[in-house]
Amino acid sequence: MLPRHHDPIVAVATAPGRGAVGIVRASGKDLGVVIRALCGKRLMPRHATYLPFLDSDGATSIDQGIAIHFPAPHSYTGEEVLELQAHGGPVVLQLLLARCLEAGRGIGLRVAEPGEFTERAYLNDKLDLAQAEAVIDLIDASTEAAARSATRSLSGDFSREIHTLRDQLIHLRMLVEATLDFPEEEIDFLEKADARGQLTRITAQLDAVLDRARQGALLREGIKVVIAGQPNVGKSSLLNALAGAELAIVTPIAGTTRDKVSQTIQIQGVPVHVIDTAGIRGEHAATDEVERIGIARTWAEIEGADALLFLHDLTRMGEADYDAGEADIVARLPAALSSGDRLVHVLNKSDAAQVARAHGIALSAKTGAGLDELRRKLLELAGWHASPEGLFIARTRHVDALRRTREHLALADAQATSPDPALDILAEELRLAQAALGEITGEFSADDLLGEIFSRFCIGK
Ligand SMILES: Nc1nc2c(c(=O)[nH]1)N(C=O)[C@@H](CNc1ccc(C(=O)N[C@@H](CCC(=O)O)C(=O)O)cc1)CN2
Ligand SMILES: Nc1nc2c(ncn2[C@@H]2O[C@H](COP(=O)(O)OP(=O)(O)OP(=O)(O)O)[C@@H](O)[C@H]2O)c(=O)[nH]1
Ligand SMILES: [Mg+2]
Repeated sequence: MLPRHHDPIVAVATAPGRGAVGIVRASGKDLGVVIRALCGKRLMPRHATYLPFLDSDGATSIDQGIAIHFPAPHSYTGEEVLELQAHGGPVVLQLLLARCLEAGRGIGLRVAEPGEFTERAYLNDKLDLAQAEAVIDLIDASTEAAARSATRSLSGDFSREIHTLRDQLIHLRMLVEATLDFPEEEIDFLEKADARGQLTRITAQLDAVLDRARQGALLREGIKVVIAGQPNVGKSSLLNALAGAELAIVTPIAGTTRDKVSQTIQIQGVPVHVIDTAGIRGEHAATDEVERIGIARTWAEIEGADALLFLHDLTRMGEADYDAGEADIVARLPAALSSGDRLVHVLNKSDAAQVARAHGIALSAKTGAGLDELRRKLLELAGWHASPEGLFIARTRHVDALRRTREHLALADAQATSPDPALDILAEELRLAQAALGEITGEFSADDLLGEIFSRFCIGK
């Protein structure tokens, strides 16, 4: 452990601002001095005691509240923990925090960094890395489905699946390593133990976990969808229709939207970050400076989109000007978009025109007709095929680790199925597969990764 992991720490654990109740929480060794100073007496372990929180003079109280002492190791962090549950005013909480720091000067008490309580829980084996990540994912969850799957990951569902895979891998590795030690029997031994069968079963299970992790990562991260097209085709109207609120200004004037307007909506619990952009028209047509900058931003948004909704106006198709404008946009679309399946043609204003063109989704931002089909299309494009029940939250980091595990298993399988298998390579690939898997729960993790993960937490968590 790094030296800083030995300092006792303290922070306000509740959200900034005013609230009914606010908590100051300390964790570390030798909190007795802080308890005596603020509570004036010893506290019964893990019992809520109502008492005055004492100021430096030992007589006046800062507040009256509930104190709880969790002796190590039975606490959130696994260290000794003191909780002061006070009235939830920012000033009273700052006074309590300052008083704790003063009383704890002798033991080196300092203010906690973001995520440091949870980092300690991880370092003291109260949570593994995937569970610690689920803590912040639960706090950050923006949809019910995301919150429920974060709770599932926090309670260890995801980690258990990873451990099951790991245990099977270890079993297989032992078999292969043992065979390496008795080269004369090698092929025979592997065959008897059905090493290949084991490898196939592990791979199939890994694929299932990988699929669920991808869905979980989608629930956490969502997708970025950009609405773009010529001016006046109804982009802002579509954003408003999807969001169910008048977010962006809609007028019959071409060039109404100057800057992007973003809103996160949810479709079946999947967060969808929708971005409405300034209408694109050719260099010659965009006369003013503001509009030109707006259009440049539109193109920048298109570059980073998971999906592009290219919006067309059914009432204007066939007009020479309009068709020329469409051709301009098509010519400038990034190749990756126009060739892939991330581009969706949306034909708007179906309420006011005949729908002639077949390819694309016809809808009316005005009446809402066709919106459900668009929502379905977006989920399909995102790769969403699960129902949120039974999912666990996951991150890109987890999906990457599972993918690398998968690659090593494939390389191991290539040896296992070869007529002349190189057992040392087989053994090495299995070792690498286990190491990649171990990154998820933090069995094999570098310090900089931990710093990166915990620094994203809020203070006091
Ligand atoms: N007041 C308060 N509420 C809170 C927290 C907290 O720290 N304080 N939590 C913080 O995020 C969450 C709860 N997490 C906790 C996790 C473990 C333990 C704990 O005491 N664990 C002991 C005993 C377990 C047991 O009795 O089964 C242990 O692990 O040994 C407490 C809270 C949510 N609510
Ligand atoms: N009939 C009909 N009119 C629509 C529909 N959607 C939008 N409109 C109208 O089309 C006009 C332009 O709508 P906006 O949503 O502002 O279009 P935009 O693409 O955001 O325009 P810019 O921001 O200028 O690029 C408005 O008068 C809308 O009322 C639709 O589905 N049907
Ligand atoms: Mg607009």
